[in-house]
Amino acid sequence: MEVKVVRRPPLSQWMDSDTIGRTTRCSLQLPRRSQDLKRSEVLISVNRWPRKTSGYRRLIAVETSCSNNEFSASAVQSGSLGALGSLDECLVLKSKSQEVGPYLNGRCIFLVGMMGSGKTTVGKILSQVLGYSFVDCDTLVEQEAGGTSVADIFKLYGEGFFREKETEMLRRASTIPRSVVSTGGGAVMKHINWRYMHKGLSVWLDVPLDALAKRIAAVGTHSRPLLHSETGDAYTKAFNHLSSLFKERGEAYANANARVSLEEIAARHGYRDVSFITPAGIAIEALEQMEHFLKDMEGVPHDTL
Ligand SMILES: Nc1ncnc2c1ncn2[C@@H]1O[C@H](COP(=O)(O)OP(=O)(O)O)[C@@H](O)[C@H]1O
Ligand SMILES: O=C(O)C1=C[C@@H](OP(=O)(O)O)[C@@H](O)[C@H](O)C1
Repeated sequence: MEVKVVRRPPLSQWMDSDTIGRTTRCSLQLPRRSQDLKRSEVLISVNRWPRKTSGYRRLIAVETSCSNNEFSASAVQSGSLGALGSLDECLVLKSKSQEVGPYLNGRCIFLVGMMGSGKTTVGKILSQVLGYSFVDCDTLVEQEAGGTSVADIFKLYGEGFFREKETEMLRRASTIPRSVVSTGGGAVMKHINWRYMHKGLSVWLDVPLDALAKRIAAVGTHSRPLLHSETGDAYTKAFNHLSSLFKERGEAYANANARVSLEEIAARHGYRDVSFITPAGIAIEALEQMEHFLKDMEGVPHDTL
């Protein structure tokens, strides 16, 4: 679960860094008013989305997890473009979330979708703009298993055990109001899981398989045991396995209350492919789709607000 920001260290000058797996360890030179800190060791996991937006700006999002004697914080920060995306996206996110908030009325939001579809990334943005807590179902399972990783749970106890724990964690998450839950890609396959997810609102992040395979190939398959066993290069093995999983799961994802289709967003904006769509842009579309669903449910015409 995301830790609340206690104090956000101002990102100033990078001193040095080295990379351990997906985590980069860096030192930062903090500004004068933090003189007592001088050089602070900060653990940074860097998610780079070098997106060329329409204006050919590059967006680099940096997720920081910091701790030393002075502060302990976890936050999503983006280089020069603000915490959540470009300034335009921030403004739209803010106004959209204010519009949808009353309709959501504290409902828990469950993000569903294939591995790598962005449930965690987009979920964190949504939780931030809505002022909800962020819950990662895989992380809950890992905590329940005493800190054992999902990959090790599969290896040591088998997928059946993981699925049981996943159901229990979804039940638990469904009792947390005002939360955005990132579910595991396979959570849609059990009927009972939908009973819990239908207590709130579910949103399917529908991302084309080739984009998913590219994202997963970029970070490696080690943390996603269902993709790890195939032979071949990282992209091909991810693509092949995702394709067969999607054949089994496609219909189940469509049970979600709202759908965010990256292909449709790309077509609407005239993008050549979906890699031009930022996580903030996806979060905006998720808010819009949720709003449509909730207004339909309450019989509110879409054009009155
Ligand atoms: N819109 C996006 N464009 C490019 N990469 C993305 C986007 N959203 C997420 N990613 C990257 O894809 C990978 C999987 O995202 P993640 O949020 O962990 O997916 P999930 O939780 O659905 O498995 C991460 O490396 C993340 O940085
Ligand atoms: O698709 C799946 O069956 C799985 C997806 C993973 O979560 P993400 O979708 O967050 O990668 C994780 O729950 C587990 O490896 C199984």
